[in-house]
Amino acid sequence: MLTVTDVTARIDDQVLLPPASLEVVEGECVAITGPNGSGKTTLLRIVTGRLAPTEGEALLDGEPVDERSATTRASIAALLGVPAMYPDLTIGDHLALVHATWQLDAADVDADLDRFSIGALRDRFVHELSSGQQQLFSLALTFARPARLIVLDEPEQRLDGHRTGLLAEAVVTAVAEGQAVVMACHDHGLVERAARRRVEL
Ligand SMILES: Nc1ncnc2c1ncn2[C@@H]1O[C@H](COP(=O)(O)OP(=O)(O)OP(=O)(O)O)[C@@H](O)[C@H]1O
Repeated sequence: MLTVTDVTARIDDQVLLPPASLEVVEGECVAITGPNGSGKTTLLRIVTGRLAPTEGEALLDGEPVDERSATTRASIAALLGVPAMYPDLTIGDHLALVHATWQLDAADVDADLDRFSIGALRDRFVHELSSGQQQLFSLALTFARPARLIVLDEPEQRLDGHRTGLLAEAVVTAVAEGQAVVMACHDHGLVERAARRRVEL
């Protein structure tokens, strides 16, 4: 599905990402690990087509990834940084918007929130959530939409042990249903539990 070959990223003389390669197929989770500043986010930006590699190539089903391509956007659900949110929509409204966009059953909004244990917060605005609850909401938005490949940048950030377990369950379920997951991760427990392979930068 995803084939990344010898990609690099540079700005002038600054190396953001030394050569990296990655292969991911349906039904597996690959963890990207490495110290702060090693290039994990940069690699994920290339994988999602948000950043063109300086060298090398990132292909999805043989075609270059490109965030402006409808095919890339339909195939990849990504959580990189904080997604754009609307101050006057509740978190349930946000999920309803995602469901309308992808023509999903609106009745499943509760299930999407419950998966990350935030169903009781459905009528809150985003600014009424704690930072960990905002992360759970961002994860709920990402997992709600259909995708063949889910890309997550440090999805465990700001989560306690129990909620990290919910995240691991969501990844394991996605993989069991045939989706592919690539996640940059500093949590060894999450990597052990959810990833089949690890690529160290
Ligand atoms: N816009 C930029 N201009 C110059 N250098 C950048 C830019 N963005 C990132 N970098 C550098 O590129 C390198 C890789 O950054 P990146 O965010 O990909 O690392 P990371 O592995 O995700 O780190 P962390 O674990 O801290 O999130 C770092 O040395 C960073 O300082």
